[in-house]
Amino acid sequence: MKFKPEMDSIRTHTVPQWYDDCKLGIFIHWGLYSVPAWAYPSGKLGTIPFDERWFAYNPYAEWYCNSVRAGFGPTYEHHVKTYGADFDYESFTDLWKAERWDPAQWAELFKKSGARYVIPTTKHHDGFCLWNTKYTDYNSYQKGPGRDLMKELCDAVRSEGMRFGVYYSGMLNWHVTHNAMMSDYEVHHPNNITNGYADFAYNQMMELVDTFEPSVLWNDLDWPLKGLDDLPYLFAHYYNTVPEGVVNDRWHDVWFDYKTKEYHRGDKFLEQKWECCQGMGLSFGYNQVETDEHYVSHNELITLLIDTVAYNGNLLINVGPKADGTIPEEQESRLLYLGKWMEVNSPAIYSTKPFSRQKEELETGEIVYYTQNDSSIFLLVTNPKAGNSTLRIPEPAFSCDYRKTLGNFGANVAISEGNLVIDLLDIPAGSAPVVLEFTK
Ligand SMILES: CC(=O)NC[C@H]1N[C@@H](C)[C@@H](O)[C@@H](O)[C@@H]1O
Repeated sequence: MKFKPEMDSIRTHTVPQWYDDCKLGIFIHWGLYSVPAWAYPSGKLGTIPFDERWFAYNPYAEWYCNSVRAGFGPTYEHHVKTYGADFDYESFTDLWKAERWDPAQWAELFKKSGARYVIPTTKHHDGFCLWNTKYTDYNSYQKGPGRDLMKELCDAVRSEGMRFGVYYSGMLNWHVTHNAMMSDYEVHHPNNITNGYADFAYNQMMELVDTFEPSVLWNDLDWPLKGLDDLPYLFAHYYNTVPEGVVNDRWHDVWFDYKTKEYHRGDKFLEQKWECCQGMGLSFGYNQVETDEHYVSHNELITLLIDTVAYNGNLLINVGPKADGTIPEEQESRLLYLGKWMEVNSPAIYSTKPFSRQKEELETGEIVYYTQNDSSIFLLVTNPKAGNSTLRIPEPAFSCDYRKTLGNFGANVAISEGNLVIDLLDIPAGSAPVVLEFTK
């Protein structure tokens, strides 16, 4: 066994090349919360104080259970009006049928988007498990859909040649705790701090490793404090079972392969491999209140990918399916648009590394990004002007030969008075970002 259950051994693990190269993954938040599918679209994470103003007006539809437990606020009022004050969250198992779910259709769409890995919520904070776990009957095989949703999805994702990872909410389990969490402190100090709960979480995570041999272990929020000493055993078993496995950084700072960011962008890591996760709107779980206006635009989604990859990150963009198993049209449309762009421009994304310069804002308003691989440097122009326009890049970071555009638009490139001057030709109105390739 290569890895021993001790941190000195775990620390020898390095980020596998596949994870660094693939750049784009699909997050999926699907669960009991997809039945009510209701949240108050208050604002983006990081823009609202992390106190009652966030928790009682939580835009995350997957937090429905906690938002109702608050006992006040828009989600509580919606719940009482729609289901009645006595309707408890667990009763949504009677309403969740997934009657239109076809995992092969999901996998085909994700593949078309250009994504190379998929990470679904196997158990979110509500404690409902989407696989036939032997540690609780509160799962989708014993209740609700009556299917092992994770097994079916894993098979479909892998048959499309993508990697399958698992999200697990280690710290929170609202099927075990019953008080509303209305502060960051309460979220990080749930009253399920028993050894029994820590063992439950450890056993379920080990079961996920042995059942799915997932390419990513994506724990969320934190790990049970009484279970921190278990983690070297979990990581060693995982890396010995899945040699190309990789873990995120939400394990109480015990260990990580890569850092994560959620919505708010903040400073970039660059030297350290990281991943940005966010919804296309303000929520991860499907929120029927959100309209197209709450979602990033089609071109903003591409720019989000570019802005992440240029700084050594992967984008884990979230899909929030409806309870019936269909993907909302607004989300499907964005994934297909992204995929069309990737068909032409993926050489500037897959298997690239950050360049000596990542991004610059031009006087004319365009924002230019850079990526590189062994033979080329790519210049990615977001918000290009329609028709013909001239970009002037002062003190260019390179003086190598312009090779070609990626896509069916024209360009003339020259060095003039120390500037890299690029004439972009025939850019359509509302164009997605355009890419030029230079030879090293
Ligand atoms: C920073 C953090 O721990 N966020 C927890 C947050 N993660 C998102 C991916 C969603 O699953 C949220 O529902 C969850 O609370």
